[in-house]
Amino acid sequence: MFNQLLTKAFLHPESTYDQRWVLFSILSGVVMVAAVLRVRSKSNIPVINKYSGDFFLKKAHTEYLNNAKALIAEGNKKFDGPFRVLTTLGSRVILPPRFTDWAKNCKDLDHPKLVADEYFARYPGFDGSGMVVDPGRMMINITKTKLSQSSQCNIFNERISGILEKEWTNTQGNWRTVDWALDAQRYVGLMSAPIFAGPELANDPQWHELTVTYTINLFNGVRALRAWPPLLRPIVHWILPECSTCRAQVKLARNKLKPVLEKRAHEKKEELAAGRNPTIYEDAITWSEDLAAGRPVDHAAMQLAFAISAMHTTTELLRQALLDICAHPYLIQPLREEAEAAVAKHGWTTAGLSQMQLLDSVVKETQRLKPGSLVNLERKALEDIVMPNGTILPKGTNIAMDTSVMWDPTVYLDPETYDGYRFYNNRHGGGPRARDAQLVSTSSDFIAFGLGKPVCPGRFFAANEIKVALANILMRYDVRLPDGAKPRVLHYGFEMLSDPSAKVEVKRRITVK
Ligand code: HEM
Repeated sequence: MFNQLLTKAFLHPESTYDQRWVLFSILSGVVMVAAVLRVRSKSNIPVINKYSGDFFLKKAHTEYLNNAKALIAEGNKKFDGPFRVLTTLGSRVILPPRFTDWAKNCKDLDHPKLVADEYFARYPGFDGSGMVVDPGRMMINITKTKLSQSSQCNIFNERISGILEKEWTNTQGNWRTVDWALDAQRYVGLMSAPIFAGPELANDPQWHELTVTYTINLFNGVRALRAWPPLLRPIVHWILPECSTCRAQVKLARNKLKPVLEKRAHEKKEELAAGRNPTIYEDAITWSEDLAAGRPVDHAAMQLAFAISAMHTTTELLRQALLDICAHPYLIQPLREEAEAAVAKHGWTTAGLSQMQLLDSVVKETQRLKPGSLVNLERKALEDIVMPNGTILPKGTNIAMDTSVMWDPTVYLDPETYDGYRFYNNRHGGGPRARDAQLVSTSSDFIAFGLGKPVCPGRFFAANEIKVALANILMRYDVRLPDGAKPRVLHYGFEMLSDPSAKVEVKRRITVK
């Protein structure tokens, strides 16, 4: 009967939008209660934010959004094992850090399956996520094999130096305030654009806007869709404005890419006809075509996959790293000298960047204290799994690892204190910590880039991009925080966000090499 009502409401031409919403609300209420009851009876893993009378999880969600860090700490203290947090993106079983190595090696815990299911990778508009988890792994393969080339460091340098000269000033003068939170986001987009989308779109403002806003829109879409019971999602996504925005962005991506693909195909035909070698483009469009070897490629989904993987994550780390440097000004001169020496010897290459070891340490220390999320290694149980302590993770359970190991005093000395030299000293200390002291190193004590099979393949690219941007800034400008400014890290659920209103003051240096 519900089905009939639903179909009628949608297909009847006289049904108004409001009527449909009323019907949906009633139906969803019923299904939501059923879903809540199901979650509660599904397993015996204790829930940390369960409150009596909180039938619609309002308090649970408020606590999650405002106090996730405290909830995790409480869960670790209260239960000697996994516990469940009810989040606005569904329920997550949080595993304490001592299970990290076990989770890394457990074959029945799967990352792509979680992304596909929980982030709606199969829905139209969410095509970017769909491409990341595509079993063909084309996007992952391109990231692994084509990104992080030495020549790309030079592209980063040309882009960022040009932008800074134009936007932050190329002449000496007084200190000026720049909107760093906004600039960092734009600069990451502009630095990556030639490598992902090629020269035709690299300076297109609409393309740029699309790639930097798609991730946020996608998450808004996920959040909006999550608020609806699973049974209704395949229908309701067509009318949710947040999902419509994602579909519109995918359409825009297709429209923007179409003339580029046509132009390149035409160009190639003409060059071959004239007996010349076709122009070789070094970007993700070409690499996708090469890898596909004649099979069709969804270029829009591919570009949006890069956007969701690379933009927000890299921006967040770059943003916070400069704020941390400004908050610890004693680092500026040694960082500058290190960068100048490395560039003088090796130019803007991977060899040059590998010489910037203090910078590497500084960025890693930022990431230790502010990883993107309080939890990581998100996985779905493909089967019923028995954990080493005997806890059963029923098939379909979504788990994530608590990242608090990164500020555990038994692992990191004086863990709450920012120490820009921490990983530099580890690297040169010769002890067991030297092995995982680099920004791109991962271990069970440092899981900001994940761990195991789905460990982030883009971390080398991100590290290069961030180091080129910071080295350029420090070589060209004096930087400081505005008087009295203390940018805060914002917590929103599991997310840890760099202060979105942060400003920095910059002044052009006398000597720029
Ligand atoms: C500071 C920047 C970045 C951070 C913090 C970051 C973080 C992560 C994390 C935590 C994961 C999940 C790993 C796991 O669950 O074990 C991941 C996966 C992934 N990242 Fe990154 N990432 C960053 C930049 C990038 C960039 C620039 C790219 C591509 C250009 C990229 C591409 C990917 C891909 C394709 C995956 C999925 C891998 C798979 O499923 O096998 N990431 N990243």
